[in-house]
Amino acid sequence: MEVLVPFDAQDPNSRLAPVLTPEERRAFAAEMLGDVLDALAATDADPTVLATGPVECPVPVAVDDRPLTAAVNARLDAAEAPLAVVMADLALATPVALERLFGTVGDVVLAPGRGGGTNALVVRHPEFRVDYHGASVRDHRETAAEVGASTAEVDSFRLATDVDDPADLVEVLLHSEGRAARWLADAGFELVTGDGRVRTEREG
Ligand SMILES: Nc1nc2c(ncn2[C@@H]2O[C@H](COP(=O)(O)OP(=O)(O)OP(=O)(O)O)[C@@H](O)[C@H]2O)c(=O)[nH]1
Ligand SMILES: C[C@H](OP(=O)(O)O)C(=O)O
Repeated sequence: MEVLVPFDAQDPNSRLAPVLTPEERRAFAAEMLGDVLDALAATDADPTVLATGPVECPVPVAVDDRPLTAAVNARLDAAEAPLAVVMADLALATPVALERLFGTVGDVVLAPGRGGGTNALVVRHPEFRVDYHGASVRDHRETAAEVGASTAEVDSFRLATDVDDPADLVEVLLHSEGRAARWLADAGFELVTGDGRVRTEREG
């Protein structure tokens, strides 16, 4: 399956600004992209990184500096169905979780993100277009209904966990041994347990 992996190469993960410098955010985002591409490489997917600027990676890169929704919809306009979109901040993605997404029957298959986003989807209907940000999973359900597309949803912790806020770094350190997790450990992030939720602290 053809898979687009959108990637903000310029100013990724701005919500991590409280804990990472701009340069660190770019480096960490590149490691998460590496985790997603590693997982995709172990599936039948044919990935293209859809980036806002040049990126060094082992798969083809399409550069489009339009905002996320416009850039993805331009590819949907041009593509033959099916086309999947898998976000580059899914540091916990595994081949098994992705194969389950790709193998789920439906004109539009949604992998909701915690907090309302659409972390991954498969589009098999010619009229469906994306509209990211806000509660996009709700918007995508509605759009699918409007164009008469059947929908299915994939209930997956690994695909639902995107890395947006500093608290999400806990999930990466707890549930991954991949590139992003190693980058965080090398940068001095560690898990702190005690009363209340597990959190991270950075040494130094
Ligand atoms: N091609 C492209 N990808 C984008 C763009 N904005 C975000 N992305 C990517 O889309 C995915 C989901 O984006 P968000 O969750 O909004 O992440 P983000 O923009 O990096 O993070 P914030 O700045 O904290 O909102 C990530 O893989 C981003 O790298 C864009 O304008 N163009
Ligand atoms: C792009 C956006 O991601 P979020 O900001 O919800 O992580 C969405 O999935 O609509």
